[in-house]
Amino acid sequence: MQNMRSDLKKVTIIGSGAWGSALTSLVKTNQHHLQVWSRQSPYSLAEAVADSDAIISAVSMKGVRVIAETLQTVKLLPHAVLVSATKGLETITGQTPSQIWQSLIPDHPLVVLSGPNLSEEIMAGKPAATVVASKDENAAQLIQHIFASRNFRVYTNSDPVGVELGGTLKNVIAIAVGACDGLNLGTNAKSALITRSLIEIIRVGVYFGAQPETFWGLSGLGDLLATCNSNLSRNYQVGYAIAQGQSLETAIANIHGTAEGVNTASVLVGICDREKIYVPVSRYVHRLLKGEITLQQAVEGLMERDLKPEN
Ligand SMILES: NC(=O)C1=CN([C@@H]2O[C@H](COP(=O)(O)OP(=O)(O)OC[C@H]3O[C@@H](n4cnc5c(N)ncnc54)[C@H](O)[C@@H]3O)[C@@H](O)[C@H]2O)C=CC1
Ligand SMILES: O=C(CO)COP(=O)(O)O
Repeated sequence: MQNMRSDLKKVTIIGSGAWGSALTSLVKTNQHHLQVWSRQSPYSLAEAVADSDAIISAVSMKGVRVIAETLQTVKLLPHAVLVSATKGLETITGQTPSQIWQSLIPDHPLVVLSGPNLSEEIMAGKPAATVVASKDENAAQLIQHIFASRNFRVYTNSDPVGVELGGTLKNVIAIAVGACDGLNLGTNAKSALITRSLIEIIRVGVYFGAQPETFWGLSGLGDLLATCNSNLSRNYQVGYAIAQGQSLETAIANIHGTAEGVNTASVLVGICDREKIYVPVSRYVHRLLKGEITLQQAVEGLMERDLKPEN
């Protein structure tokens, strides 16, 4: 992948957890001028983003609004592009990270970065692909070139909400699939669970205004497959641990980093109750996590629903 020296940009990455660190290593590969900011940094966020061409937020969902509100008060370069790499839904508002960024900082182009990107594999230099989505094509192309390298193939897309929701909603499904594997229910069950879950992800996506076809791509089906097939996924690990008899609290305490699917399940079910969107798998995950039902009851409940056409 050619990366002309005149294209070198000043990039700031906010967040130095698992994903922020992996994104940092990708930006370093291309030798851009890089600044990383986390709450432990000895300098302010304002200093970290001064003169930045691209500001990439890789904080967990609970940090998104506070970071966006801080950046709202900071002077950014007029052309600075904001990139959201978070996969979650806000508890109170039900908003996606990009909706929060857009509402608080509307004057800057916004790009969503999402795809099948398990951070440990990226840190190990293994090949991967991702999607950068924006309503602003130039902004998406800028971010594409900042990240693209021999081991990281980056596609542009014009459906940011669809790309973002693929990454967000699959976290809930990964908990279900982790539990399915933890119970050793077999490949038929797992395939049915993943496939039917994609249909429910699309139903939610359409409500948010996403294009259904986006969910067949890397950020939808791609990320669903990656997360549901890897014990590197923290969400999968939570489901697997519950199937092994651990409490949710113990499962969360034992994983490294954030399993966004736990909170996403609760926010999602709230939205789907209000909007009457049928999401049986996510709903059973939510009830399981709340302790309302056992895993065995969740399996039975999913299998014993009324018979219906596939589509
Ligand atoms: N780890 C992975 O493989 C991937 C993770 N993601 C997404 O990226 C996001 C972050 O995930 P990880 O880095 O894995 O989690 P993590 O738990 O390792 O790191 C979270 C980061 O967010 C920061 N943070 C949280 N609240 C904050 C606040 N109020 N102010 C400032 N910083 C705050 C933490 O300090 C930490 O740096 C999640 O939404 C996750 O779904 C997306 C793709 C891959
Ligand atoms: O989003 C991810 C891979 O694309 C990471 O998944 P987990 O958050 O479940 O580890």
